[in-house]
Amino acid sequence: MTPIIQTTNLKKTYGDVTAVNSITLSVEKGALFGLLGPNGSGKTTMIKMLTGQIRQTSGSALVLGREVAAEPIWVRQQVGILPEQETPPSFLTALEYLDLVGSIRNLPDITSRADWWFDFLDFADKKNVLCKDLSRGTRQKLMLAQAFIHQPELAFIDEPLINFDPVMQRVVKDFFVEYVKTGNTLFISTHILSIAEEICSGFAILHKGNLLKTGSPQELSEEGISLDDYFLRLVGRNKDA
Ligand SMILES: Nc1ncnc2c1ncn2[C@@H]1O[C@H](COP(=O)(O)OP(=O)(O)OP(=O)(O)O)[C@@H](O)[C@H]1O
Repeated sequence: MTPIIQTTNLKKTYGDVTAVNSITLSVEKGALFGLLGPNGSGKTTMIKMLTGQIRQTSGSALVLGREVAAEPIWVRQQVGILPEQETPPSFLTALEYLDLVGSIRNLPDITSRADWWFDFLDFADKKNVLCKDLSRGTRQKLMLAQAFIHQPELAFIDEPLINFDPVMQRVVKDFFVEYVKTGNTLFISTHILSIAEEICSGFAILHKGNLLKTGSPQELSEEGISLDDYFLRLVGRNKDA
């Protein structure tokens, strides 16, 4: 099967810092893939390279069969992106923001798409509120809606659940699981190992820019190991020493 994401010796340095060190990784279509790693391990840098937001120092990244560095705009048009810690523009209402994203993405039926998301994530009462006056969780709902509003076949989601209450976390996790059932692919970066254990079909563990392991929660559970223990064994404090 052709991978939907394929990196080969992908590397990014910022001055003396090697944020991502020669990573070769492939993700199959239909995966709910978790990129795991402690703070500063290179997860966000990977997502930025895979979505054409920054250019790699060396190596290659193919997304949907195209070299991202050569066609960053094309890649960004196809995929959905939920960046870490970004907020919608303060001066637009929630609805205006989705309208804007809809017009950039050339979606004719943006009003009905936006209404679906307002209902689904239970924030229809906030659609005419300026983004600056939305709570952090509601801003996160809006960012999630913009990432999926064009129903991308591939979405990159950086720390998706961090601002959500337990009810909304359940709703979003269930949405992700359903989303990949129709052949779409999700690439999720998270610190929260229980999310990966519960919903991911495969994972990669990064540490200090290096790819330590790839695997699946199912394989671990067959070996009787929890992802939490496995992760701590690989990247725990003893390993740092
Ligand atoms: N623009 C930048 N300039 C310099 N160094 C950077 C820049 N962006 C990231 N780094 C460094 O690259 C490394 C990887 O950072 P990155 O944000 O990719 O990690 P992360 O795994 O997403 O971390 P976290 O889980 O804390 O968000 C870190 O050492 C970070 O300080």
